[in-house]
Amino acid sequence: MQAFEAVQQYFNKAADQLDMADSMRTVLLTPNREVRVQVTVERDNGMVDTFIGFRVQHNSARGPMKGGLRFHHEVDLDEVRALASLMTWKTAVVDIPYGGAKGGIAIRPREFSRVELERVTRKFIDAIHDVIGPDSDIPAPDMGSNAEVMAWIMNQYGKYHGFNPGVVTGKPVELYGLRGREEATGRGVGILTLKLLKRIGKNPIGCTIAVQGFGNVGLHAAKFLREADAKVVAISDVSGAYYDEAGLDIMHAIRYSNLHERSLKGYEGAELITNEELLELDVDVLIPAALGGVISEENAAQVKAPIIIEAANSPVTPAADAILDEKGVHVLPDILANAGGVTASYFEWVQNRQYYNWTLDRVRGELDRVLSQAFESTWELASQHKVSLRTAAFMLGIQRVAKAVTLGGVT
Ligand SMILES: NC(=O)c1ccc[n+]([C@@H]2O[C@H](COP(=O)([O-])OP(=O)(O)OC[C@H]3O[C@@H](n4cnc5c(N)ncnc54)[C@H](O)[C@@H]3O)[C@@H](O)[C@H]2O)c1
Repeated sequence: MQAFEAVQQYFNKAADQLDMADSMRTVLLTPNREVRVQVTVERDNGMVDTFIGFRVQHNSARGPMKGGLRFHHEVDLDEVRALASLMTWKTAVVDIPYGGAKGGIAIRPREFSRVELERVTRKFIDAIHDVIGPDSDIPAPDMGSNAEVMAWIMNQYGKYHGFNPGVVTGKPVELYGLRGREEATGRGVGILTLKLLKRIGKNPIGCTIAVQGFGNVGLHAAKFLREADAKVVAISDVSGAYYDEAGLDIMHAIRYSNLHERSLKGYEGAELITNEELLELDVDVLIPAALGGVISEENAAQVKAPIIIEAANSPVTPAADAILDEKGVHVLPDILANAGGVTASYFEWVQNRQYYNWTLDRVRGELDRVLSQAFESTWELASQHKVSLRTAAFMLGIQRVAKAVTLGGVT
């Protein structure tokens, strides 16, 4: 199934619950603008290469559009379009004053030097600078891009429009970035996991947890939950999964990963299992925090965890979602589970507009407040309508966007 089609399916399920008119569904599903540009640069060896860059601005009814910029060879318009719409619902679920956007360049970033990537980034901004801006569309890091890329964007945008750090978020802390941005998505995953456990009457202390992916999101989620006295029994990365029934020493694993170029390869503190086996472990909470589509109709029936927290984007396919729903598994959907990242980005943008740096404590406190509110509203809707947390989160998001469209007027 195409990515946009999958999101549309979730959207329609929620819209049915809300009894939403077809005309409003069309308004909400139609992206405001889709930009496709040529990005031609000179390589270090003097050859010329051409790439395609995309920016999809999905909906601006609730504010400037916000979303990552992905550098990945499989980037295509359908995927960017789906991710842009997810950003619209995600920002609405956590009730921050943004709409959704997403961008990408179809490129294999690891095959390029730092200088070449800088050229690619600047060339892309040359092509789209007129349609982005702190009040219209604010990019952020995503797969394959990072804080340095954001610094180049800020600089290149400034050449056309003057200095304005709020044009992009996820910048280095030394250059108008936010303290705590790096941990925010994983920390948010942890905060929301505790909320969900509490709601279903389960004590987080000693609760068993498996986390797939030990990057920015998985690492911080595992760390936060370990600090909350949960028992993280499995972690993984592209090199494999590492399991210890008695609970892993997460700080030890983090130190190991930091000393080995952010890889767990060769980690000896645990039994080596496969990433597929990790997904089927008999644990209380499963947190897929690496790739999309890892829980599909092929393995959904074998998943034993009664709680799944979608830390990655779309780790559960729609077909698997139906199977899990049938089994009574609580799936906390990506548009809520990983919204800590965009929430912290919003704090960065506010900080940039105020020219006033927030403390880490303030960032953490506000993150907790925003995510807790979003969780409680979603839980309430799910209970009221007797629907899954995913449908409830979509209902909450699309309802808020529809309201803004109606209040603002469509013509
Ligand atoms: N970073 C954020 O703020 C943020 C926000 C929202 C959503 N997400 C989503 O969360 C996911 C993880 O993001 P991240 O920032 O942690 O990425 P990252 O690149 O920092 O880490 C990815 C991790 O996944 C592992 N991985 C890669 N391929 C794998 C495979 N085949 N099997 C198992 N593990 C594999 C990598 O080894 C690494 O440990 C992505 O889906 C991303 O889109 C991230």
